[in-house]
Amino acid sequence: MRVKIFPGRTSEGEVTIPASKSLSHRVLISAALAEGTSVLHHVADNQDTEATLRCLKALGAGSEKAADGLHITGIRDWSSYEGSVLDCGESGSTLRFLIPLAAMTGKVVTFTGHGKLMQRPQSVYEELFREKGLLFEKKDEFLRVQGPVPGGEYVLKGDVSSQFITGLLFTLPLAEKDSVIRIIPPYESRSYVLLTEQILKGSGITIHDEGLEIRIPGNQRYRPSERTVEGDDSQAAFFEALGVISGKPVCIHGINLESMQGDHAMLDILRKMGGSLKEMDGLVIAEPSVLHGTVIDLENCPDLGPVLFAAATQAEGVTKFIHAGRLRIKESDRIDAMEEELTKLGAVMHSEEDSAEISGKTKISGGVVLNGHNDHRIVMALAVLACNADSPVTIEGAEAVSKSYPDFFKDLKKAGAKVEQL
Ligand SMILES: O=C(O)C1=C[C@@H](OP(=O)(O)O)[C@@H](O)[C@H](O)C1
Ligand SMILES: C=C(OP(=O)(O)O)C(=O)O
Repeated sequence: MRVKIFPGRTSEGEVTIPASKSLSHRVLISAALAEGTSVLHHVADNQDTEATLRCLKALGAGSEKAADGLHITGIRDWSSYEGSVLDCGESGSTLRFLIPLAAMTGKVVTFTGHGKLMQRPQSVYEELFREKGLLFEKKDEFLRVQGPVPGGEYVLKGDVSSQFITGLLFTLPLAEKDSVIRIIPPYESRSYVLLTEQILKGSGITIHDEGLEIRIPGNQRYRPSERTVEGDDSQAAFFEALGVISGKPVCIHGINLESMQGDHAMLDILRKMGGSLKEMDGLVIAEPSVLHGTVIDLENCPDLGPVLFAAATQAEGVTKFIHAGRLRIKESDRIDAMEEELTKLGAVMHSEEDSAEISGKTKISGGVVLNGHNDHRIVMALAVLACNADSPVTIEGAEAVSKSYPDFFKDLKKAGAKVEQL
């Protein structure tokens, strides 16, 4: 799909952000592990959460859409898994959260995926599985594992992906023995581990988190629960940036102002750049602002990288991004992808392995065709910036938004942008 974004927003806009993808994965998984039926409200509906639900069903969880919410019945008998391949789509979270859990079946489990998923690093699990004498076979197209994953000590690197820690946190409470996870610093994306622990606590699971050491008592049971998923701060970030850089305010509904999501930091990062973001009664109003460069640490909010790169082109002076290396191992190399596309728009960006610098303020030159790099966050970040261009901008591969935000372009129109689907 190609979309054309026309310059200037026609009106002030108002959007309601979708449910958090990260929290939706987590509530679906903890419901599938519970003994009984959980009722979930406002679960994100996108390709990634669909992948998680599909895999949980293949492992034996029940799912039924009812008038009062999504009913998830926990897996009763792990050994009833009949060996069907678990297709994780392009979702790193689905794959990394479910590898140790699916191993609980005790049977050989085969995972597959699409896009770049099967090329994204799994070395952390590979080492842990080999150390424990468990099968871990990684090929270009699929991955095979066999458990069960025992309780005990797990020592792992903290700067590849926090998703390995989350996967172990879901699994180890079910092991017979107590466990300890020791994280080798630098420890990045800890915000996501805390989010996992928040959901585990709501399922009656006890975890003792002492930073680089996490203790997990064994033999625990997940409790079914009724939950409502809060709004997605990673998606709100696109509209927060839009309101601040593109001349007319945007009212954003659905943000939990007390959220623990790492990407809630977008509000303070934009404020640090001079942005005006007002909070009132569950509503955030992002107002046109004069931005200036600063240092932005992506350690706990890697998914904000692309949209902040876009916003930084509209800030006076230099914006420096640090702890950005993990952006290279997402759906695309998000640093290279943004550097390539922002350069087409006339912006100035330079990067190193773990950092990037953008010099602004740049007048955005339209009339170009941009590549979405099969990455939802690249497409959405470019679409936001394209609203500031001096002539229309076309984005190819815009369908990538379905990974996390199928209604993104509808909402961008609600925010006052002029968008045409070609
Ligand atoms: O746990 C999660 O929900 C996520 C963790 C982060 O990944 P890393 O831990 O690999 O940085 C983030 O980039 C991803 O989009 C979602
Ligand atoms: C990187 C992302 O997700 P995942 O790692 O789950 O594929 C993302 O949503 O930006």
